[in-house]
Amino acid sequence: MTDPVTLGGESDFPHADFDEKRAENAVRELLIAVGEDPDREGLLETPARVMRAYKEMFAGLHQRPEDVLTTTFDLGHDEMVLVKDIEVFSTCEHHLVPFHGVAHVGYIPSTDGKITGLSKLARLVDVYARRPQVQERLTTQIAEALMRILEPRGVIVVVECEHMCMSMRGIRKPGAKTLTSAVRGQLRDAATRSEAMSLILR
Ligand SMILES: Nc1nc2c(ncn2[C@@H]2O[C@H](COP(=O)(O)OP(=O)(O)OP(=O)(O)O)[C@@H](O)[C@H]2O)c(=O)[nH]1
Ligand SMILES: [Zn+2]
Repeated sequence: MTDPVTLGGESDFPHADFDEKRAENAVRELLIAVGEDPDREGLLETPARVMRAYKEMFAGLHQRPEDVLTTTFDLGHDEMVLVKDIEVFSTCEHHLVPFHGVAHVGYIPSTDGKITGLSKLARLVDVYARRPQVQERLTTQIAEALMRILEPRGVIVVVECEHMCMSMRGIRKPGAKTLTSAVRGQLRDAATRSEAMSLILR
């Protein structure tokens, strides 16, 4: 088994296997706890459905970034590559409700021009989004994985999300957006960073 990699202060991989039966039982218990009857007709299939939904939403716990950043080419392209507006659906680890928005992922390839397929950047976002998360860690993990695997000269990751835990409950401020960024390598230089930010925010 691969050694766990610690990123953003949390173990990245591996995690225990998804336990379907346990998840179903837990949903059934939760329905009882909130005052529902899990044996009424409309709820009979709900524990199994919720189990499958959680399995999908947390599938990233069982994936490594290396599994998705598979295709790398040496194109000799050594200027910035930026994929904007990658849809993000993640789950707040504090309340287990969704947060949703977009990620912008850019990097300056290594001097020998090692790049990856554009879709792989979106797949990488999903590996980390499909876990119980906080937005800061999601942002950092994407940046660190790119640095480790592509060995680029620099990386910038900006994530903009609305957190349902702030919209539908608690402070109830729908529309508030949280922006987080992680910048590594040459993209920390003021001029390069501001060029990237102007491309991202326009
Ligand atoms: N930094 C950060 N905080 C988050 C994220 N998602 C949710 N939170 C916050 O986590 C905090 C948890 O605060 P607690 O006081 O422990 O929980 P709570 O009583 O439910 O807090 P309220 O949401 O203020 O009602 C809240 O302020 C949330 O807004 C995230 O991705 N990053
Ligand atoms: Zn939350």
